[in-house]
Amino acid sequence: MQNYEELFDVTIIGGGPAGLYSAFYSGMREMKTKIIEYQPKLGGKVHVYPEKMIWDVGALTPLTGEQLIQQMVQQALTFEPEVVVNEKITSIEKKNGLFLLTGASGKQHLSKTVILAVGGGILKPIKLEIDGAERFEITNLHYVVQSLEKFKGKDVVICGGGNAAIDWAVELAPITKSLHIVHRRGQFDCHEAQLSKLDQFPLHKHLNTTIKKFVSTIDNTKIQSVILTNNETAEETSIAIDDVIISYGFERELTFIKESPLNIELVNDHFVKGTSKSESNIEGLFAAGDILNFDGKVHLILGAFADAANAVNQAKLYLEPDSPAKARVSSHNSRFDEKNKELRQHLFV
Ligand SMILES: Cc1cc2nc3c(=O)[nH]c(=O)nc-3n(C[C@H](O)[C@H](O)[C@H](O)COP(=O)(O)OP(=O)(O)OC[C@H]3O[C@@H](n4cnc5c(N)ncnc54)[C@H](O)[C@@H]3O)c2cc1C
Repeated sequence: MQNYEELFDVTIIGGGPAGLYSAFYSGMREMKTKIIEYQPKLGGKVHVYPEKMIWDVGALTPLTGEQLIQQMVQQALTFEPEVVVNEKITSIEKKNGLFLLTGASGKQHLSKTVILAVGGGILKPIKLEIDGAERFEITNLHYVVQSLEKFKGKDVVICGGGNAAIDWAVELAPITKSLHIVHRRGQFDCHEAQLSKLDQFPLHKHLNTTIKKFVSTIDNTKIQSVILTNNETAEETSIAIDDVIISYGFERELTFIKESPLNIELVNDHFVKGTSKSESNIEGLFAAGDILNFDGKVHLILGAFADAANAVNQAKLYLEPDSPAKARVSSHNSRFDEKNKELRQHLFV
């Protein structure tokens, strides 16, 4: 069955920070652009922390994850790229010099170049291994913190000791009635600055400890208390709670890259081995953001933006070897002339 869609200059797989900035920059370089995202919404991993304050994106004063998503999406849509959501790319191959991407929907996407901006791949939270725990996921067992408000004045337990768990603990400590952090190891594995912040709050740390079981309410719909076991002493503690947050990290699914007939070179079976210009080992295939590894890589949103600009510039050179190696700065870019006129009209009335 032939169901190719039209041919694009650049197809970006992944609609997180790297993919969104690639879409904007690709428009600036006048390339016909498509962005494909597995989730129903653009924004990528930032949807995991919509209420977290983000301080370290250049020129942006602290803003929430949700605000950052809105601004990134607005910028990405500037040059009206084709946006496909709810589409999981399941294979990538090359035919007659063009990339052929196949989605789980059965649709095929044809492109002259591709930018892999898939972060860690499709994210699935690592779940708690307690029989029957999934029934509480619709009430008071959570794998992401979508809204801090929900936990205001509550007795809350967070399980996990990595950056995400401690970031959430720092945000929740000032607003919860009581906060317990349960971690199976003897120390937390997170940025020191966050740990110092945590120490300012009167919370309960349970190190070398795991959740043994849940005690449910009589109607069996909610967790009423958690039973903790100290892994060294086997001592058990029961804590009455309103909510349990599990932050054990995420499993990543990168099958379409790992199993591609293109033999995409990886590092640690996890990252695309690339260059500081965002090139992969395959001509015409570039990478940006968390998926890309090279010496000097900055694993932050700001690093994803720089990778994206490099990936787009290399894609442009691949398609048009005589084109300038870089985009002109936006103030000199004719694509903005009309838009600037409109903006100035609003500014100076
Ligand atoms: C809790 C937490 C807090 C953080 N705080 C900060 C911070 O304060 N500052 C900072 O700079 N960074 C922070 N980060 C890191 C930051 O979120 C990432 O570096 C950034 O999101 C990477 O962007 P990306 O576009 O490379 O990947 P992602 O944001 O992971 O986006 C990748 C997208 O690709 C999609 N995708 C994957 N596979 C497929 C497929 N097969 N088909 C279609 N789509 C696919 C995914 O659904 C996803 O939407 C934080 C991360 C976490 C988890």
